[in-house]
Amino acid sequence: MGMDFVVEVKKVEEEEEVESKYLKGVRYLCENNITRVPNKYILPLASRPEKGRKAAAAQTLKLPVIDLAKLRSPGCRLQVLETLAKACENYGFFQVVNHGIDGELVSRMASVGKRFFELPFEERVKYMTSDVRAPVRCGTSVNQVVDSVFYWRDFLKLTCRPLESVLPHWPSSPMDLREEAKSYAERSKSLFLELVEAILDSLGVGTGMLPEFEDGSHLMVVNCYPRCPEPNLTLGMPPHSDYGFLTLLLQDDVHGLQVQCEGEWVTVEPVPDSLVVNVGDHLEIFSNGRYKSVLHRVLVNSIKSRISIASLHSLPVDRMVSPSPELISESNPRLYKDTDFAAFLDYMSSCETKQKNFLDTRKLTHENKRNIKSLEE
Ligand SMILES: O=C(O)CCC(=O)C(=O)O
Ligand SMILES: [Fe+2]
Repeated sequence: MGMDFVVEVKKVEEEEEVESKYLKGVRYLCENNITRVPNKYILPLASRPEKGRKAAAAQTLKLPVIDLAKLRSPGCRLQVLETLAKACENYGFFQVVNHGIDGELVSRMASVGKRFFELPFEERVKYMTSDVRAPVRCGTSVNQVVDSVFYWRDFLKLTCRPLESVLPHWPSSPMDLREEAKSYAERSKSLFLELVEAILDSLGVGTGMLPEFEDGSHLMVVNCYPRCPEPNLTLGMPPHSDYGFLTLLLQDDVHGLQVQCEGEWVTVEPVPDSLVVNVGDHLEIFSNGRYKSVLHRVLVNSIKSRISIASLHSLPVDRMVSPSPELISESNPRLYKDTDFAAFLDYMSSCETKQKNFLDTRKLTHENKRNIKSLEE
């Protein structure tokens, strides 16, 4: 006992104080003009961006382009559907142009997202909660409750369903946030429905499920990646796949998003006026593995902070997602278990995000496959 004990307690208290500082987020941390990345954010060597190679040396990738104007034109639709199918099979990613969301609205949305993170900490802290089911949630890293190493990212998550009833929960500051985010959410939803119709068409499964998507889940995530003094030691987001059906991503002009392509990390070139769209776990499951929910991650840099806005769309939260019966056959057996959103949320709140774990938990082993097959017979 005695002095040693007192010193020990003091040390623990100090460590806790430091830990709680990181919970306030990266922006808060950066307000003091730091010149080094704190240990809390330093990834083990093997997980760092380029394992020693300069991030700038990474290849850039021009994603396959889906022109919505052509998709809407009867004479061109079939050809665009073919491009869409190839993109979802080979990359799991594509970009849409002529998407019809007003450029001014897009700029206003990006601007209000950026201004939210410029608010004083006292304003943002009101929305910080570890409850993954809250209609509005501000936080840092991926899952700050369980992450042992933190990622260089702050986020604001807005539940967008049912829009009218969640709206009063959204931040009232900046003043224009609710209005712009509501308009953007509505436009993002219509575009999603148009893309889902094309996806179902491209899979040849009919569009009978479309009305279910109209009632589907919709989450808007504003990601903020402040400038980082030592960007090679950390990441904005770890390699992950998105859980939903499709994610529609709006990124500013700063590079950062990387996609895994043939085992290599390639940087997605930001294209003005386009949206990046990717296949999520639910679509991989629904397509019985034909369309790929691909790993992606985010690099940070020392020059410019970056903002992105991801809209995650899927079926209603209580709806089971299963491989489409039309895509299961003798030669193409069922590859995934049924899953629902609740299973994903439980997974998220219970463990540290690593690679493609969630989807892996939904994959059928040979043993399972045989059992399911016998259930179907
Ligand atoms: O910031 C980005 O470019 C990607 C964000 C992302 O992958 C996500 O929010 O799931
Ligand atoms: Fe993502």
